[in-house]
Amino acid sequence: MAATTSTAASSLLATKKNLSSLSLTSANKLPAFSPLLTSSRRQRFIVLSASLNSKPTVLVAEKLGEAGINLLKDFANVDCSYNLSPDELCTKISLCDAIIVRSGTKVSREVFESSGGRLKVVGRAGVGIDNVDLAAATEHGCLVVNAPTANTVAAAEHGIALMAAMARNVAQADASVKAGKWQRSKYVGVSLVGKTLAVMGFGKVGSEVARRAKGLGMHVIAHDPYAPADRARAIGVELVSFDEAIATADFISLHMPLTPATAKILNDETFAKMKKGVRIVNVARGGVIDEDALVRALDAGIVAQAALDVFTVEPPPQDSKLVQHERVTVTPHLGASTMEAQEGVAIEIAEAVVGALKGELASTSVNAPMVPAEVLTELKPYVELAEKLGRLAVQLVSGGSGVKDVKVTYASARAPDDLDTRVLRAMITKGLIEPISSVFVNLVNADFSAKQRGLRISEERILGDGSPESPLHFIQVQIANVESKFASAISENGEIKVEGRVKDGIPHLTKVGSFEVDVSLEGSIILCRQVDQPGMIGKVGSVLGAENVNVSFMSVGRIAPRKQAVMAIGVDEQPRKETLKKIGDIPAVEEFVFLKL
Ligand SMILES: NC(=O)c1ccc[n+]([C@@H]2O[C@H](COP(=O)([O-])OP(=O)(O)OC[C@H]3O[C@@H](n4cnc5c(N)ncnc54)[C@H](O)[C@@H]3O)[C@@H](O)[C@H]2O)c1
Ligand SMILES: O=C(O)[C@H](O)COP(=O)(O)O
Repeated sequence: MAATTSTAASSLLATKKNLSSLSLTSANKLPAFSPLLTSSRRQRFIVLSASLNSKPTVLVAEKLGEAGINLLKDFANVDCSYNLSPDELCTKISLCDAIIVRSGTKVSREVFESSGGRLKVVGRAGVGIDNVDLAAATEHGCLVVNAPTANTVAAAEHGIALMAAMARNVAQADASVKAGKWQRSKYVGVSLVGKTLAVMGFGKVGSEVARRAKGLGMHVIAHDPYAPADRARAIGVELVSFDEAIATADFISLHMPLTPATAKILNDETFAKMKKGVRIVNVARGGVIDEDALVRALDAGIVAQAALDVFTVEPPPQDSKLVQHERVTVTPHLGASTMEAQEGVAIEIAEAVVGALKGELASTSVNAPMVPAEVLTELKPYVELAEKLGRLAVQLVSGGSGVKDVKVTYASARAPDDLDTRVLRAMITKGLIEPISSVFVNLVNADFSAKQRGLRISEERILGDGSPESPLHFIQVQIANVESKFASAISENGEIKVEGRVKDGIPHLTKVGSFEVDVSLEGSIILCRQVDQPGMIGKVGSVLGAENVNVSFMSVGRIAPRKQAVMAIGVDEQPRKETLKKIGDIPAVEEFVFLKL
């Protein structure tokens, strides 16, 4: 067994250079959409500027900064039509090559269907693409690009503005004075200085909020299982567990993306663990709070006040108890709405849309092809395996010093120079980053995105068994210095370790920590550690069966008979929380985790 290489994540420039030699059809032209864009999305080929003989038309459907409009006008006919009804949008779209929106316009499947194949690019002037039907875009060969960085500071400033306004009852007092009242004693507020602020999600916006709150004299703690602890320490912020953060904070400010793991993360159970009189700020996404539970927590006096910029449904219903609550301050999703941020976003998105219309591969592409067709012929299942191992590994992380050092081992019987691992590394990066952030990773931005998050990916090639006919024997992903939601995933050396192979063209998970398993990486997976004893497969299987959850695969790996075993169960549907609890309640089950692929 011979170690051959060790490569740190290289620079964006280097990647671009490598890419052009590796794959692109002609300099900076988009290659065909690959079926691996994501495993669940089917797509057709994309042809951009090739089909555009005359000036393209860009529909700007929501107000965009002047500088962006001017940039667009240099290249395209620009139609600024705001507040279109869904029907008007569907009618207009057949005359447009690109559309630019913010969060207020639904770019639904009907929009793509109505475009008659002309629409080639959707530009989202901002981060979130919740309002764009991504699967439909991809199926229609339409590239979606966003502008992920220009509104970070604006969002952080709005978080601080809401926190201060809430603490001093600014909105309520303003309304009272305007109603002819002068209620000085009613609106006595609380001070920020000396209070503990818990920043939940220490990414781009969260870290800017933390920096500013420290300037206001607050004691800032943060919870983010994936953020490097040294980054937080560098600005004087301590990373703590979720429970510690919510139990000790006077103010809680939410800055995590909306993912299956963060949906309704503030709920009856978590509100009950908070300090009485806590104040909540949300400029992230409405869905991270169970809004009915927040009303209950306000009424019970657990939450003293809340300040919300975002809602599960936007705009929220007029009679929403939460919005109308006396101790709740609301704004209509204004986080990104400053002149400066909108100018920045406008330029960022205009450049991305023009680039995409010219056929350039954009670093902010949300659904860009990860893998060029020619590379796919051989690497397809390995590329899929690489992404899924990344997704699995990161979902196992529960804390520690953040996801920082990732080691990837490729076992191959081929000569070292006969296997290009750049695409595999990019796919692992995608798998590691996308489930925990609002960043979309593609082949162009993979190394850059890793670097931005402080993620160091080192690679090692070892000589694997098998024939050089197949490019890889196995891929192993290890995350160092972290704790795991599933302790059995920690290897003897103390890292989260998962390993996989391709069997009959299908990616399989073959090792979790020190346990050998064999489960195909499709749908979702339940990992379960139990005492090895007869009947366990049946017990877990019947809980899932009774809840109509279809099991696709089951595999048990054990150290020795009747000792501990790890069972990997592939499931087609996501089990309900109650179903998972029933598995946890089986006496021999020691720990389990549900992972979405
Ligand atoms: N209100 C607005 O107008 C506005 C403007 C910009 C961004 N946003 C929203 O703010 C949020 C943060 O944006 P960002 O640009 O900072 O994203 P980011 O990806 O830079 O940061 C998100 C952070 O959350 C962390 N995280 C993921 N899962 C977590 C979990 N379970 N618990 C704790 N932390 C977790 C990630 O590790 C990451 O560090 C997003 O939801 C984004 O859509 C809103
Ligand atoms: O996702 C975003 O960028 C923010 O939520 C801002 O959305 P907006 O552009 O609609 O203000």
